[in-house]
Amino acid sequence: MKISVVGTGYVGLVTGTCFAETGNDVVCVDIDANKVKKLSSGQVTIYEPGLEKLFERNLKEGRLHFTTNLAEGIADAQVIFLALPTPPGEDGSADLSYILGVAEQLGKILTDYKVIVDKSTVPVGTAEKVRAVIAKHCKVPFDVVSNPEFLREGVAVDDFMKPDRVVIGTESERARKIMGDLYAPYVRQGNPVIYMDEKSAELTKYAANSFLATKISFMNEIAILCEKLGADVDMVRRGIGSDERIGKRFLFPGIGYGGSCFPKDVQALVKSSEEVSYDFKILNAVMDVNEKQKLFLLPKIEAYFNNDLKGKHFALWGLAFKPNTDDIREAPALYIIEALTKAGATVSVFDPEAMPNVRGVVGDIVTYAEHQYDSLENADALIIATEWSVFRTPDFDKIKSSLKNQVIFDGRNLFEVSRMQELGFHYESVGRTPVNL
Ligand SMILES: NC(=O)c1ccc[n+]([C@@H]2O[C@H](COP(=O)([O-])OP(=O)(O)OC[C@H]3O[C@@H](n4cnc5c(N)ncnc54)[C@H](O)[C@@H]3O)[C@@H](O)[C@H]2O)c1
Ligand SMILES: O=c1ccn([C@@H]2O[C@H](COP(=O)(O)OP(=O)(O)O[C@H]3O[C@H](CO)[C@@H](O)[C@H](O)[C@H]3O)[C@@H](O)[C@H]2O)c(=O)[nH]1
Repeated sequence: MKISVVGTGYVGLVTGTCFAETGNDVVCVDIDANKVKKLSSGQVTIYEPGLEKLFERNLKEGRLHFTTNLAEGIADAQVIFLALPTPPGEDGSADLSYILGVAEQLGKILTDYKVIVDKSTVPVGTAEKVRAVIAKHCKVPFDVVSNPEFLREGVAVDDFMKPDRVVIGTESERARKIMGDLYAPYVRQGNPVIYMDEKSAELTKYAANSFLATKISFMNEIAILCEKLGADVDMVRRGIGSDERIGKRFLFPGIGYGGSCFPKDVQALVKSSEEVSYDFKILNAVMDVNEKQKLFLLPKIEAYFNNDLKGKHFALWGLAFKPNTDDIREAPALYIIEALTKAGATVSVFDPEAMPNVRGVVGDIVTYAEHQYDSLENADALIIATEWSVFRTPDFDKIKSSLKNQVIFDGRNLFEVSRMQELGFHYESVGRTPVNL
């Protein structure tokens, strides 16, 4: 099938590449000329494990093309995916200007029937709006379908190629058949394509993200309680996770959820609720807990250093909002950097992939270490913000000899408390008994 993907970011590039992988002809359109130039010349613009191999193969086979020209990009496509940003607007609701802007352009250039697919995360009623905007100028038949994306960064290719489910929201038989054919190769593992009306599809995406965010904030509160009551959150997590009704996944406490999705999507669902005069109490609490959780380690750090961080120097491991991505949108590490530098401390950071992006945002207010161990030189303590695998079994002797004090604040519970005690570290983590030296 000939398809077009408008917006070539995390979702668009993975979507385009994975559709090409099953034999479709894909044209990706982006307004960022620099990005299009890099992609056309074979350079993958994001860090996403497994993507490069697929990208190179499909580019070479001539199934993947890039352009900045929308009319050219969609000319032959039967299906046009909109994988455009939907950032929070000033009031927290989803900003639809990117989607509706492209829809308006499409309305003026469609010359034959096409399926236009909302792949972006968009509030209930968006498909209706997109349809209305296109129809203003368009003289040919078209369908608008809601097909939310559930991939996770870091495992995006796997999530796309082997989805738990594919949600397709449409009441058009014609569009349903085309979408079903397109997704057939991806759902052969027995996972379902779930067809529904477009509003339910739109809400399914927000409900999924909000539910997962709720699980995380719930566990973060259980972790706080564990510390106050002397329980161990790892034990509680295992104890409840083995109940199939609860499930083992997404129960890891830490320094809050970040990324480009949970924070904005929970907020947008709360806004959508307000618009229909509903006060979504649980989600307000989820956001509130998460705001505080991002700086969960700060009071511990301050207390250890007698509330005086001025002149202190910290090593910070992990900047991306989670491992296996270079994405730093809403990354808890950025909040920690801000708080420490405001308090007069200096910070030396290390992340396997995200340092260029952090430099782009905070510049030289921190120093960037070439190696994880270089960041430790003369540091008063090590802080861990992201659970990259390389941090899981570090050389503790090297840590000890480089740090000024044997102190670790771990926002991702990477190490066994008993081991840290044996090794002689002052060790504070989330929801577990601290090792006090
Ligand atoms: N990142 C994820 O893991 C993820 C997963 C599922 C759903 N989503 C949703 O998918 C959507 C896209 O997210 P993303 O993370 O891929 O965003 P992104 O910012 O990485 O990519 C968006 C791309 O759109 C391009 N763009 C902007 N305006 C354009 C225009 N007028 N024409 C063509 N291209 C244009 C940008 O240059 C950019 O390359 C959002 O709604 C997001 O909530 C994201
Ligand atoms: O037990 C857990 C699991 C995750 N997190 C945090 O939650 C955030 C989000 O993690 P994850 O869901 O793995 O990453 P995303 O790539 O943001 O993916 C989410 O957001 C995407 C965009 O909407 C959806 O498509 C995915 O299904 C959804 O998992 C990160 O900060 C994690 O550190 C925890 O704190 N504890």
